[in-house]
Amino acid sequence: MSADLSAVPAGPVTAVLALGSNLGSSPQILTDAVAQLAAHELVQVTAESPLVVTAPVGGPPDQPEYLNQVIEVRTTLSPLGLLGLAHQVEQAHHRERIVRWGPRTLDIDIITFGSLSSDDEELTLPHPRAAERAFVLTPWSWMDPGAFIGGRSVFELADAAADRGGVRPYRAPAPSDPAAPEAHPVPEAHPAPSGITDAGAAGKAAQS
Ligand SMILES: Nc1ncnc2c1ncn2[C@@H]1O[C@H](COP(=O)(O)OP(=O)(O)OP(=O)(O)O)[C@@H](O)[C@H]1O
Ligand SMILES: Nc1nc2c(c(=O)[nH]1)N=C(CO)CN2
Repeated sequence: MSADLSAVPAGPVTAVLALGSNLGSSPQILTDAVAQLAAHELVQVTAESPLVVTAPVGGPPDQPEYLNQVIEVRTTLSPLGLLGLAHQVEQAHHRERIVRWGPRTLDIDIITFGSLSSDDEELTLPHPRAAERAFVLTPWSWMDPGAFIGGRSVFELADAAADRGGVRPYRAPAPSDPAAPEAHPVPEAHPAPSGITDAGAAGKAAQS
C-alpha cells in the first residue's frame, strides 16, 4: 500500500495516539505531553482515556511498570506532520532510544490516522502491534467503547489480549499517602523540557 504520508488532508482527520512512560514523573509527563500536543494550532484533543498502570510488555524484564493513556485528536497535519510533532514532544521529554522496548520517559505512537493504511516503515498504519496490546486497547475501549481497529472491535480485542491482566486503573496518590509511588529515576540529570514548536512538523497547512 502506498499512501501519501506527506499529504495535508482537505479537512480535519481523527487520529488516535497512544502515550506511554515508565521513567521520570510519568503522570506529569503524560499530562504535559497532552497539553503540548493540544497547543499545536493544527491539533485539537477531542478525547482522553483514563490513565492506566501496566506491566511492561517486551524489552528488559526488570524495567518499571508503565503509565499509559490513549487520546483522540482532530488534525489537519499530514500523517508525517503528526509523527514529527509526536517526536518533538518526545524529545522535549528527553526520550532516548537505547534498547528496543526499553524504558522511556515518553513514547507517543500513532495508532490510527483516519482510515489510512500504510506499510511504510517510517509510519505504519494502523500501528502494527496495537491490536494485540491491552496497554493500548483497554484505555482506548474505556475512552471509546465503539472503536474499531482493522475492522475489529477494540473492546473485544482488549479482552483477548495476552497482557490484559497487567492493566489496572491509575489512582493518583493523595499528597499524604505513604503508599505514594516515587517517580522512576531518570538515569541522567536533564534540563527542564523546552517548549514545542512547529519547526519539525512536516506538512503544515493553514487551518481549514
Ligand atoms: N504508527 C506509528 N507510530 C509511531 N511510530 C511509528 C509508527 N509506525 C512506524 N513508526 C516508526 O517506528 C520508529 C520507532 O518508534 P519507537 O522507538 O517509538 O518504537 P517503540 O514505541 O519502542 O516500539 P513499537 O513500535 O513496538 O511501539 C519511529 O521512528 C517511527 O518512524
Ligand atoms: N506496558 C507497556 N509495555 C510496553 C509499552 C508500553 O507503553 N506499555 N511500550 C512498548 C513499546 O512501544 C513496549 N512495551
